[in-house]
Amino acid sequence: MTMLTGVILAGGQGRRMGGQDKGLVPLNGKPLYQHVLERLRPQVDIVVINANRNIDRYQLSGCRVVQDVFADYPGPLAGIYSALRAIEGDWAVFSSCDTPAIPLNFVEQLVQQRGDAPAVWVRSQERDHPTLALIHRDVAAPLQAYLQAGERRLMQFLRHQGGHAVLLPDDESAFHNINTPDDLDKRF
Ligand SMILES: Nc1nc2c(ncn2[C@@H]2O[C@H](COP(=O)(O)OP(=O)(O)OP(=O)(O)O)[C@@H](O)[C@H]2O)c(=O)[nH]1
Repeated sequence: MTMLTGVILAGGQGRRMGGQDKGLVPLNGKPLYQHVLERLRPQVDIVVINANRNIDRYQLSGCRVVQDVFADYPGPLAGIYSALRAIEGDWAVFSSCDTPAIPLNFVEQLVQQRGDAPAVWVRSQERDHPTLALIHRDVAAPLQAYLQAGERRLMQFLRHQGGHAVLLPDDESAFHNINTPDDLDKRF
């Protein structure tokens, strides 16, 4: 595999978080995205952050920040598309900004179990996590058509491209994600 880019998806609206920029919400004294950055960085060659506001704050991390090319927040696929267009190597591995305990070996697992698929994502404890995914840049072209047709379903799209899930060992807490202010108190 050539250069592997890690992409942190932080471009959502954070409606369940009262409209806050979820990646910047503090958890144990650090913005959520930074938890993800610290776990993703050792697993990839370079990290890019996909964000649509507070760009200067994300840039403080030293990472390049890529904004969506769509203005209407169509969902995570928009961030995936925008990042795939911007990466230098052939492959990107994605993580939401709201999963602060992602495993330190999930990228290795995705790479090893990819076979010849152009996209793979994490499944653990019978739950799919399609925003934790390894995707080839050539997927950007069909993704553009899919989004322009008004489609939004991430896993359906990845399956249609020949993608499949990769089983990771059961570790429920590793994939907890934070959606509401209550999640910040309860889970970590
Ligand atoms: N670039 C981009 N990322 C998005 C978009 N919508 C969601 N995401 C990202 O996709 C991941 C999962 O999305 P959600 O949990 O629904 O995040 P969200 O949209 O911020 O939160 P809600 O508005 O409460 O659903 C998060 O990492 C979001 O940042 C979008 O329109 N553009």
